[in-house]
Amino acid sequence: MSDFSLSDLERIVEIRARASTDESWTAKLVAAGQTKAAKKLGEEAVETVIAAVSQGRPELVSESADLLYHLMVVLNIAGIPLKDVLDELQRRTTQSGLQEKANRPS
Ligand SMILES: N=c1c2ncn([C@@H]3O[C@H](COP(=O)(O)OP(=O)(O)OP(=O)(O)O)[C@@H](O)[C@H]3O)c2ncn1[C@@H]1O[C@H](COP(=O)(O)O)[C@@H](O)[C@H]1O
Repeated sequence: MSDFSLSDLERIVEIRARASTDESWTAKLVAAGQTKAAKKLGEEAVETVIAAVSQGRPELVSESADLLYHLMVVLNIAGIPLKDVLDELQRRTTQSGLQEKANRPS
């Protein structure tokens, strides 16, 4: 393991979004809509924070996986390809986060 990438997960989510809601959590979330999917993403974010501050490494790994999966579902529903997010991250590599913050309009 692991040459599995977020692109692989994006593809799985794309395919499973079209599956039957009886047999796929992805399809169920997509059918429920962005409000439900985003709420679920928020829950997973909170669970990840709890794992980071008060649980162990396996819990943080597991919650992080839940978080990334649910983010991919939310992006899928919004019609935003992972590439757009990676492009934005790449654009940010030209300056440090501290520099970017200092240059924000007040
Ligand atoms: N990575 C994931 C993944 N991570 C988490 N989950 C599901 O997310 C759901 C919510 O997780 P929780 O632990 O929060 O469950 P819960 O609190 O009981 O949820 P509630 O019903 O109470 O809201 C569970 O059903 C998990 O199984 C995932 N479901 C799917 N995937 C990936 O998507 C693929 C396709 O899955 P299906 O769409 O279900 O076929 C899978 O093979 C995986 O690769």
